Amino acid sequence: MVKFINVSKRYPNGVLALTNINLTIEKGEFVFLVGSSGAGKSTIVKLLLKEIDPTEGEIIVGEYKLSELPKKEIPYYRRKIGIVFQDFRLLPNKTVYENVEFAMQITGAPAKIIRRQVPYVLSLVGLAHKAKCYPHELSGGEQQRVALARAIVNKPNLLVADEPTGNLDPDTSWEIITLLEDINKRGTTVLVATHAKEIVDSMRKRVVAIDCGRIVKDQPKGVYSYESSDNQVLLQRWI
Ligand SMILES: Nc1ncnc2c1ncn2[C@@H]1O[C@H](COP(=O)(O)OP(=O)(O)OP(=O)(O)O)[C@@H](O)[C@H]1O
Repeated sequence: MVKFINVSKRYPNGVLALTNINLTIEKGEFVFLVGSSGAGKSTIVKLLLKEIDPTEGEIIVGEYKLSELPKKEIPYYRRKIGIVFQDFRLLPNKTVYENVEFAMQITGAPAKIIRRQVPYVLSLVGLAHKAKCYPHELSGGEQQRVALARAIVNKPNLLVADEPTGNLDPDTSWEIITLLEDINKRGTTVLVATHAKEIVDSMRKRVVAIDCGRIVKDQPKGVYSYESSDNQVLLQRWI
């Protein structure tokens, strides 16, 4: 589904954000991308969306080899990826329904399909009753659920979430992560860049850790950091 092959990224100001990243994410996987601030997580997300290009290496997403993707096809490519950000990025002058509807309209979906699909995804995220509200009338968690509905309405094969719980309290964060897990169980590949240590540690999904632009850990049922797994071992010995 996603392949980074020997990918390095140096920004124009000389900062080397990623060094020789090799990463394969199979169809249907749920992957946490963790690392401290400045480690390179957002750079990976931007590369995936082809907002920026690697300095070296190749990125393959589904049938797309990103280095060979013509500029005019980039918007079509991006529409095939669901994306969720920390700050929700909803259109403030459109209702919940219209925000999700708009994401379908720009793909040219027929009105009949839109009328069926928008209520369906709003019910999946538990927001059917808020369809007529505007973003400012919603809580942060509700806004993020609208963003999730919008991200999945076009049935993407890949959903990328960059710090999706960064602006949310712990309970609401859990609601969003549980929804991401549900979406994954329905077949969508999910990549979540996050600092949310407690969530990562209890989900026991694949964890790819990045530090100073390099992959330093890739565990199938991982935890946020080496320290916490060491601590768990120590704790078990202690008990
Ligand atoms: N547009 C840019 N120009 C120059 N340097 C950049 C740019 N964007 C990011 N960087 C640098 O690249 C490195 C990786 O940044 P990145 O945003 O990918 O980190 P991150 O892991 O997403 O951090 P955070 O968790 O704080 O969002 C950092 O050293 C950062 O300062």
